[in-house]
Amino acid sequence: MNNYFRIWIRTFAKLAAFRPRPIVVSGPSGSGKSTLINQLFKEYPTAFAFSVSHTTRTARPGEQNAREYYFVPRHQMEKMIAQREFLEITEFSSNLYGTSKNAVEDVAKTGRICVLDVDKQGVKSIRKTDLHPLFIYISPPSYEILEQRLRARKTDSESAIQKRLQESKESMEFSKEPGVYDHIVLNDKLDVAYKDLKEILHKDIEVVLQQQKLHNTDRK
Ligand SMILES: Nc1ncnc2c1ncn2[C@@H]1O[C@H](COP(=O)(O)OP(=O)(O)OP(=O)(O)O)[C@@H](O)[C@H]1O
Repeated sequence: MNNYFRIWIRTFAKLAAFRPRPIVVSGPSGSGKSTLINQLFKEYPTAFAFSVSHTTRTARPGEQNAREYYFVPRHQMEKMIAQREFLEITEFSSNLYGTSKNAVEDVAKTGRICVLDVDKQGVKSIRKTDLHPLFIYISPPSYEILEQRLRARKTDSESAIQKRLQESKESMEFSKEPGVYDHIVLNDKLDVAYKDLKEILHKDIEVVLQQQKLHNTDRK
């Protein structure tokens, strides 16, 4: 084997083994998680990706298996749960939803940072796994402003807003527990919050973009 070929194999092996650290973004409903994540995706279209979750609910028109979700029957999902294949699971409207370890690994294999948008229970579950992501909490400036934002969003019924507000209190209390989150981003002014979030992820983004550049150069 000549030297050039050996170096090429070593570089390829390094790139193939590169797995960016996933990030968990959590916070009360209406705190601005989607808004901030969407900005990240827009500014760095190749750096981030969502994993595809599993669900027992039936696909809606236009939804495709393995794109929006892996649509699986309940008995299959229960078997996967028993085999500890999920990082976190949740039940909503009598349907199970879960993030599988494989789905997150699939994103990491592509060299992108997997973004997990989960609630307090999800954070608790993921903390018990060996995933070791970066845990980021998006905090609203106050309960009152959170309520205003939820109302202004006009996506929820009054009862849904009340439920979200109730859960937000628990979420905010939980965020104060030591060692739960690595970073707390205060989402008061959106541009400031986004700058803070980017600062936290700066090194991770840089490494991912650098690896992608290397990979692309390597393929040329
Ligand atoms: N800094 C901000 N200032 C004013 N409005 C904001 C700010 N951040 C987000 N919003 C608005 O607040 C509303 C809630 O934000 P968003 O939908 O991103 O929250 P979320 O945390 O993703 O909620 P959910 O968990 O319910 O999906 C949206 O209408 C959004 O445009």
